[in-house]
Amino acid sequence: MATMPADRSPDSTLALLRAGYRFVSERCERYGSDVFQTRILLTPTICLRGRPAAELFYDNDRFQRDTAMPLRVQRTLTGRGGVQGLDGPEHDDRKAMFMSIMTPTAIRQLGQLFDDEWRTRITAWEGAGPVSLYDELGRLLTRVVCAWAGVPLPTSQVERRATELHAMIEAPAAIGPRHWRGRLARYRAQHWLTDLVERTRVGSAPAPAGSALAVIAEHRDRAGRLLPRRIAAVELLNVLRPVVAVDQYIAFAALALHDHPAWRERVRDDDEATEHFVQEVRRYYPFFPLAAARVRRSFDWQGHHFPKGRRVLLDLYGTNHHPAIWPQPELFRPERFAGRRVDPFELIPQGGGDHWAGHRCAGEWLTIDLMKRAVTNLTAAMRYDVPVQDLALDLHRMPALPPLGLTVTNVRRAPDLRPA
Ligand code: HEM
Repeated sequence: MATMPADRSPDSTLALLRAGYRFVSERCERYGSDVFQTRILLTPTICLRGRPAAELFYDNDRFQRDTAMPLRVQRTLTGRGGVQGLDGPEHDDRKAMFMSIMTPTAIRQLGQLFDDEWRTRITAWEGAGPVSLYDELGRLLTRVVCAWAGVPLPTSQVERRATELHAMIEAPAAIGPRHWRGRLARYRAQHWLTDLVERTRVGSAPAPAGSALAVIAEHRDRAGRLLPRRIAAVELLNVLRPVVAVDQYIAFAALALHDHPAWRERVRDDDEATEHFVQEVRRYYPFFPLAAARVRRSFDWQGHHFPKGRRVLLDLYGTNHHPAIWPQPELFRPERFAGRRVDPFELIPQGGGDHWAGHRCAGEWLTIDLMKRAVTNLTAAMRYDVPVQDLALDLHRMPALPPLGLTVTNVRRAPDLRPA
C-alpha cells in the first residue's frame, strides 16, 4: 500500500483559510500527488483533485453525505436537514422533487422574467451614478426568483431579503461579524419561509401550480408524509438563495468581458460563442472551492487506503484548473470549449456526476441559462463604462469578487433596444 502524502502540521484549518482556493492545489503540487491527507477543524481529512478523483468522489457506494458538511456551513449556507446531507433513497426522493421544478418551460419562464426585469432596470441605471453589478443584480434576482417561485415579496421587502440571501452566501468561510450576519440571516429567512409554507398548506397563501413553493409545500416523501415545515423552508431557500448567487457569476462574466473586450463582439448574436464564454467563466472564476463527503465503508484506491468515516474534500476549483484536463488552465480561453464534449467529471464548479442520482447541482442548467441571458444583456441591451477601480480577485476570500462588486457607470440603453 502506498503511503499517502500528509501535511506535517497538526491542523491545517488556518492554512486553508489563508490559502483559500489554492489550498489543495498548492499541496498537490508540493507532494506531486492529487491525493493527500491533512487535518481540518482537528479532523483527519483526505483532499483530492482531478478527473479520476471526481469520478471516485461521486460514487455513492463509496461515499455518503450524512455528517460530512461542517456545522458552520450548515448554519449559514445550506441549512440543516436539506437535500445536501441526505443519502440513498431519501436523497433520490428529495432530489427528484428539485429536478421536477427544473423543466425547460420553467427555466425559460425564469429567464423571461429576468430579461424583462433587466431591461426595465436599465432605465433606472441610466439616470443613476455608479452601479455595483453585484448589489444591483442581487436585488434584481431576488425579485425575479420570488416571482418565479410563487413567493410573495412586497417591493418594500426586496432590499431586506436580498441582503439576507447575500449574507448567507458570504458567511460560511468567514470569521467574525460576516459569519454571524449569515447565521442571523438564515434564522430570519427560515422563519419567513416556514410561516409561508404553513400558510400555503392551509390555503391562506395559495401557491401557483407547479411553482417551487407549491412543489415543495406539497411534496410527500416515500411514506406519503409532507416535509416538516422547517425542512420545507430549508429546501425553498435552496432554490431562492442559489438563484440570487448567480449574481456572482454575472459579475465575473462582466469582468471577463472587460478583460477580454474582443469577446464582446463575438458573443453578440452568437449562441454558440456565448455558451463557450459562459462555460469558461464557470471554469475559470472561483466559486465554491470544495465539496465534502465521508467514506461509507473502507476501500483502497490507486494504492491508497480510505478508512470508513474519514472526511474527504474534493477540490472543485482545483479540478477546474487541473493542467491534465485544461491545458494552460490559468488562461481565460472560451474557445477551448469549441468542439469539445465535456464529460461529467471534468468541469465541476457545480459538482460532478449525475444530477438525479448524485449530488450534482440541481440548478446547473438554470444557472447557465441565466448567465447566457446576462451576457447578452451586457453586450446587446446596454452600453456602460467600467471606471478605474480595484478589479483584483482575492482568492483568499469567498466570494472572491472585486471589492466593489464590479461597478459600472454611464449606463445607456443600446440604441436598437426597445424600452421594456
Ligand atoms: C450560482 C451558481 C451555482 C453554483 C456555483 C452552485 C454550486 C453547487 C455545488 C458545488 C453543489 C454541491 C455539489 C456536491 O455536493 O457535490 C450544489 C448543489 C446544489 N445546488 Fe447549486 N449551484 C449554483 C446554482 C444553483 C441554483 C440556481 C439552484 C437552484 C435553483 C441550485 C440548487 C442546488 C441544490 C438543490 C443542490 C443540492 C443537490 C444535492 O445535494 O443533491 N444551485 N450547487
